[in-house]
Amino acid sequence: NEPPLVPYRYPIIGHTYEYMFDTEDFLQKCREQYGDPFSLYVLGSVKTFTGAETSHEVLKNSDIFNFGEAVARAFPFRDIISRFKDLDIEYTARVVHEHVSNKVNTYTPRMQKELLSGIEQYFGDCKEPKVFRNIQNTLAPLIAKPVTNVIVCEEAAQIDELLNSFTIVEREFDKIMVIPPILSFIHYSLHTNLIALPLKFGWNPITKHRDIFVKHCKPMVEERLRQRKELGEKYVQKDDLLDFFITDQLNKEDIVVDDKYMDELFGQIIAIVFASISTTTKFLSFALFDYGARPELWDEIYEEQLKIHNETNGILSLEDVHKMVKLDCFLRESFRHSSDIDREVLVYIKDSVFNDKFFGETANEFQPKRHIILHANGKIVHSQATKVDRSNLTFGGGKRACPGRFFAVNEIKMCLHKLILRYKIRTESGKIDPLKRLATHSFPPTTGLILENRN
Ligand code: HEM
Repeated sequence: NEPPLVPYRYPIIGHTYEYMFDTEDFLQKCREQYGDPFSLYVLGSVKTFTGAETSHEVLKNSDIFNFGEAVARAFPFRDIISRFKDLDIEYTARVVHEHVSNKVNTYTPRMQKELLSGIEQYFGDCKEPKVFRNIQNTLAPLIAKPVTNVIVCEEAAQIDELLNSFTIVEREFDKIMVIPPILSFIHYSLHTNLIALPLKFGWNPITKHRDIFVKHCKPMVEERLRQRKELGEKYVQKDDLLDFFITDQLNKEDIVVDDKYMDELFGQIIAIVFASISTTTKFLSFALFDYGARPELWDEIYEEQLKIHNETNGILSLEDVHKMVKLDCFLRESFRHSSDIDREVLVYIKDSVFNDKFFGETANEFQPKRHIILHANGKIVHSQATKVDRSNLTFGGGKRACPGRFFAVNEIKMCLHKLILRYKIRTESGKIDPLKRLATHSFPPTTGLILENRN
């Protein structure tokens, strides 16, 4: 019952070359000739690719096809974090689901305040058209502000050194990833063990970020514990993850704010930083490029934002964000167009999100309106950007689907809303700039994006 293995010419190398350097066309050809699923021999092992027909089976059975395990096979993520805390991803997912995404309503005013101050700080007035050549770098600290406000606390989001640390910490991984995966031709674990070797000797690429975290957050933890002691029963738990983690720990045992405790707190919070900041930044960058290159969408989307802005006097609630239906459809379409080609397990994502079966003949076009559905009884509904289904794999699927997606989409929409209201946004080239591909992964273009004040 094995899926067909696409024939290859050179032993050991197998399909590695075509897969790495001609990914998109090569996978499409294999899919057309060998159906769904098919297998390739890449970097020394047979990898199966599931398409539109079979991917949901993989996502549904997340116990067998575990995303975390797949990441761990390619990258010593757990070794890096476990120096501080043994990561329990199911616990982290539950915390994000219950104490971040489920409380977006409470967080929305704070997130909005942070976004507005970030837009002022990182984009400024733009009275004259201003070109941003690496939009991802500009957006990363802007996105980090509301995230830090929620996953640490409001005070932490005002500290530039901490924000900067959360913004760049993931880049430390580049130091490990420079080693080419040659040993994987023998066995994947040889490569993973090689790149994890320095960690075994005590080196850790994120130690200096732990020191920054402790420097700023230790006094905050101590102050919160002091307030609890002083107020006793009258202490009202604050709405942020710092207070949640403190309460959770106090329910088990007393807290001594020593190195061990601060290490554990850092490990817990940095895991959420890794899951949240670069992902959200990347997809907001894609959305801005998608918007800036399509003048035919500008008026409709701007008018929706202006109407909501006028109705709310500029102070958004979660309900107002839900009213941004055109923006939401635009975002869902942007997610579709910016999706990776596959991901380790290996779901051939593009086969699903561009499939005629779901999107008809216009599958390759950028059409936000496709997500608005008119039912026979006249009712109009729209497929939300947060909805995971067979045609939207941006947030994975099944019971391990991204628990932070409600928070992320809320943040992206509010940010787009504020940016579109304040600036005219267009690509410098005046065209649709192709997104960058590195093997099967997609990244926003690094070409220019022009912002110009509307007044
Ligand atoms: C646009 C932004 C984001 C994207 C595209 C994204 C995407 C993903 C994907 C593809 C997965 C794997 C799902 C699966 O296995 O099927 C995932 C897991 C996860 N994400 Fe997100 N994510 C985003 C934002 C966030 C944010 C803001 C948070 C936290 C505040 C977060 C927290 C997590 C956690 C904790 C997991 C692990 C879930 C588990 O293994 O059960 N993500 N995310």
